[in-house]
Amino acid sequence: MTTIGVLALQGAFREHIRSVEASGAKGILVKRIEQLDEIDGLIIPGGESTTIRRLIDKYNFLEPIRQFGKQGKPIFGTCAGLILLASEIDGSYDVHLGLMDIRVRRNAFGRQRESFEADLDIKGVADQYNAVFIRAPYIEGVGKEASVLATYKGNIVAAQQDNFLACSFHPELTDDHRITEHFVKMVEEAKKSLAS
Ligand SMILES: NC(=O)CC[C@H](N)C(=O)O
Repeated sequence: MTTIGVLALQGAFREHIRSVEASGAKGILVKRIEQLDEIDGLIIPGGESTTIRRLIDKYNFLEPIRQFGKQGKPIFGTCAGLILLASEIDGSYDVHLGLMDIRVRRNAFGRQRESFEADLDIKGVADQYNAVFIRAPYIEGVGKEASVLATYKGNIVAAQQDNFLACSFHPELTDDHRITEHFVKMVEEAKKSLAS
């Protein structure tokens, strides 16, 4: 069975397990680097990116997660997780994992719009997808290897680059599991091609 780990250092990790299991894969909470060997794909959840980074350093996750991604194993970053994957944050190259060629703006929707919901069309994934945004970042631009999957009012809110998927919103907070299902498919395909 395909096993997907959810990085469980801080943030909305438990809800992702529910979404992974509703999407037909096994979900496990990842708290130690050894567990990366037991999983086929990794979700980095929403929360507070600076706090998650602090804990990533405390538990020595930075290089092991980079290697996991560089081997071709899929990683899905949601909200703070998207920030952790980015190659540029708020105009700075002082980044976290830097695995995905995306330029990110934190808390990009401003104070008036701390949290909101919007219907999105996510290219090749879902139409009329009800997305929940909480102090969300958006993607100002993507490199040529990455493709834009969804925009909201002209701002990029979901993107994919090879084995990396990222979105600004919280897919684990609704019962619409279509983007998690898309990630599960990415993981199943990567698992097959890495085994052959
Ligand atoms: N819901 C979220 O994950 C918010 C992200 C948060 N604003 C950050 O910068 O990390």
